[in-house]
Amino acid sequence: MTDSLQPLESHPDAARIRAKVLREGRLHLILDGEGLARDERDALEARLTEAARVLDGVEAVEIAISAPKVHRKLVAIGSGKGGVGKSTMTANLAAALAKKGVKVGVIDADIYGPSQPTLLNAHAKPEARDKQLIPVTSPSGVKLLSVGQLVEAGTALAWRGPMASGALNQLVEGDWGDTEVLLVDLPPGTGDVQLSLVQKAKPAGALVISTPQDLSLIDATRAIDLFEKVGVPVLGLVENMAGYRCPHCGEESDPFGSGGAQASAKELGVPFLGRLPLSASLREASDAGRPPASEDGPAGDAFATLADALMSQLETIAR
Ligand SMILES: Nc1ncnc2c1ncn2[C@@H]1O[C@H](COP(=O)(O)OP(=O)(O)OP(=O)(O)O)[C@@H](O)[C@H]1O
Repeated sequence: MTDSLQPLESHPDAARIRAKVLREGRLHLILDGEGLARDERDALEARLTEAARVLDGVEAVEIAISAPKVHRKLVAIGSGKGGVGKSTMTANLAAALAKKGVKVGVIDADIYGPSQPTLLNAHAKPEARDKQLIPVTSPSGVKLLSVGQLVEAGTALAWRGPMASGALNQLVEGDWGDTEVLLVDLPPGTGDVQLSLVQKAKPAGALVISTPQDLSLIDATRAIDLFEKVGVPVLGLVENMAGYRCPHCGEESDPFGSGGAQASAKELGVPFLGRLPLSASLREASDAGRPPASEDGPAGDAFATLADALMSQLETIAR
């Protein structure tokens, strides 16, 4: 009887067929949907239904697709203070991971200033299927869902905790398909909104961004406290705007001091993951939606190193 099913063995999707049972004219196919996004699963189902329904003895086709959860890791990116470059870091780290072939997404939960659609040049409004949002893919290959895509500019600002966490749920529960690493760009600060967002997102770990300044570091310490309070391991501290190289004379200077974040990380017992200098070209390219991390060059190299450090920290906590 199973001989009539022989043609399925040479079908291009044969590797996805886990089981096939033909009983009283009804063919039951169990397919492996691992790593497929919803539209890809739908297309797989359509292709095999079409191929199966013309087989001898098959009057009806029933398909079940198993989609074991991808082992996706959420990484919250926070800062105690606004304007330290958290969003710029998030976009560039994501672009660096994508360049390395990691399937990466960004959730922009920064209700005070959702800037990821601009930084990643992914402005389209996400479509929804069965109430599930479909992330927008950026030119650098990063999938994005942003609070900024859901509301008019500026309106999210007045949200209270429950509304913010409702929106975050929609973003986290989007159709992330085979995304392996999801970076969550949190609003700056360490108040109730941030606390409830972190509790809702349940990240595997957190990154804290700071400048070398004392004030920023005091705030970074608060951010580390916040993550520790809710049991989220701090994967590391990243120092942004560390050192400035004059594009005219080449002289190096430290407008915000130097080495502060590294020293603080040591004091606080969290890993120091690296530093990025203050750079006009980094700002210009990032703000124009062309994250330099996706290109070759000094900024690209610096972000690649940072992305490696993040991945190895993620592996360490998984052990
Ligand atoms: N290393 C850097 N060199 C130069 N400019 C930078 C650097 N990092 C960030 N910037 C610039 O600083 C500004 C603030 O950065 P960004 O919006 O990423 O900070 P943020 O911490 O996310 O701020 P917010 O509090 O608004 O969320 C942006 O114009 C950005 O381009």
